Amino acid sequence: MPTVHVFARNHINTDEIIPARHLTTDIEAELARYAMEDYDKDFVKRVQVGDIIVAGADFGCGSSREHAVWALRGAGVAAVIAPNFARIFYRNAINNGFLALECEGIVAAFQDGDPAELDLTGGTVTNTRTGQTLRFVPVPQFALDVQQAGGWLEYMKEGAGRGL
Ligand SMILES: CC(C)[C@@](O)(CC(=O)O)C(=O)O
Repeated sequence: MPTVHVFARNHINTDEIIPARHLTTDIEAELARYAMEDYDKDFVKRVQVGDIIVAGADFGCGSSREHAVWALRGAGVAAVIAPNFARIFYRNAINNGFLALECEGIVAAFQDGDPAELDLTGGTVTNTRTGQTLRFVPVPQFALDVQQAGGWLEYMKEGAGRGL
């Protein structure tokens, strides 16, 4: 069951997610080593594959670097859930098949380290310690299709294969 890492502050920016000094590579496994470094340098020692980040509003603001998504995905993060996201980060997430889920009240519903259950089909996330279930903004079907394909390029290639 995924563990939730709570970064409660609003406006966590892409430089905190992946500092510019590490933009010397686009290899996810490399970037993963520095995920969230300038917000919580010990995050990478705790995160496990499939874990979830719960964050404050406007997550991913600042620069447009796609490396922010690559670093989180490379670190094994399955989804970020926040009241809302900076638009460029949100679209970078969709284009990379990474889940950025919008959910009001999410920060108050979780403590760091809580276990969670994410139901993408049902559109809910449950804190299995407290039993509280929240509904996130439905993910557009095309975004789910892109996520399933593994990213925008793969999605487009598949489409080409279907004569779209
Ligand atoms: C081009 C890139 C290195 C960028 O300057 C892009 C940007 O600032 O939007 C960044 O700092 O992420």
